[in-house]
Amino acid sequence: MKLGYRHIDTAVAYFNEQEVGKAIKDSGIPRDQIWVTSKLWLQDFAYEDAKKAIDLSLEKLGLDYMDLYLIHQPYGKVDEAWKAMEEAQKDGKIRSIGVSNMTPKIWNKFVPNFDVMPSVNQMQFDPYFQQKELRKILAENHVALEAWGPLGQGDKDLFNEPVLKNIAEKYGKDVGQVILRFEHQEGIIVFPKSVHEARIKSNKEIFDFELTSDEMDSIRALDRNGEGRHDPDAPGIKDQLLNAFDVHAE
Ligand SMILES: NC(=O)C1=CN([C@@H]2O[C@H](COP(=O)(O)OP(=O)(O)OC[C@H]3O[C@@H](n4cnc5c(N)ncnc54)[C@H](OP(=O)(O)O)[C@@H]3O)[C@@H](O)[C@H]2O)C=CC1
Ligand SMILES: O=C(O)C(=O)[C@@H](O)[C@H](O)C(=O)CO
Repeated sequence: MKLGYRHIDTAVAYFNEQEVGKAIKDSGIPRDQIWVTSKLWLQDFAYEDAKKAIDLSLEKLGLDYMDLYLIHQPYGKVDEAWKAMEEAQKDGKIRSIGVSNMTPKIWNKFVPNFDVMPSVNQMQFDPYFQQKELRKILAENHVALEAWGPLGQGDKDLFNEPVLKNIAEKYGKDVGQVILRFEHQEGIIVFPKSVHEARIKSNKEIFDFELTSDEMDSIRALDRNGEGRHDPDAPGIKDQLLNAFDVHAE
């Protein structure tokens, strides 16, 4: 936060809400200048469980409200979880409610039943996975796309991509900055992750150059339509995720 970041993306399944809350408090930055997102995990989607989980997230974060709260993985009792989130929003516990990992197929299964339209869908997105079909649906519904994995989670092929390297050289930038600038110009919300101070710093230095429309088109042409990326429609995915993250084991 001392390097200027104000957008925090956490989740029950990251097991770090308490530490995030402490960092926010210790930073001394006014609450209204920080954006805090957390996410409800699969085990807590039943209506009463979801209500308790929202209160527990607030308690762990040490906050009166969260800016954004998401259905982390869209399987099972999504409708019940959403109802609890709509109510928490009415009660002022959450400013905006949204979803994550909703492909067009999953979106069409659940969202038509919601009373409140999600404000965002947080999806994997990078130059190799540009979510073209999903983005049409989101645009029609005025829903923002947040990118998880905006740097392709460090994908080496992506960082060695000649198109990106040539653009980076032209502007005296690195490939990470070109990717993030591309996403920003596409209107996508990004929050890249790094544990290295130099990268944390460079990843936010993207506001002093602008890609031309030809450069934007050349990056758009890199799309591989999900190849090698996480597939939320894959059979058995719910059980895999439940096995990977047991949020009640703490
Ligand atoms: N809703 C969901 O299901 C999901 C949400 N998320 C959220 O999205 C956030 C970002 O996504 P994440 O999965 O971390 O992926 P990112 O695309 O942000 O990539 C992070 C990886 O890229 C490396 N990296 C960062 N900056 C650079 C750079 N400038 N040059 C080269 N490599 C770099 C990092 O390594 P190093 O740290 O060593 O620098 C790390 O290995 C997460 O922190 C999480 O909050 C993530 C996954 C799923
Ligand atoms: O990191 C996250 O937020 C997740 O939800 C992960 O489970 C992620 O979706 C994943 O591991 C996909 O392979």
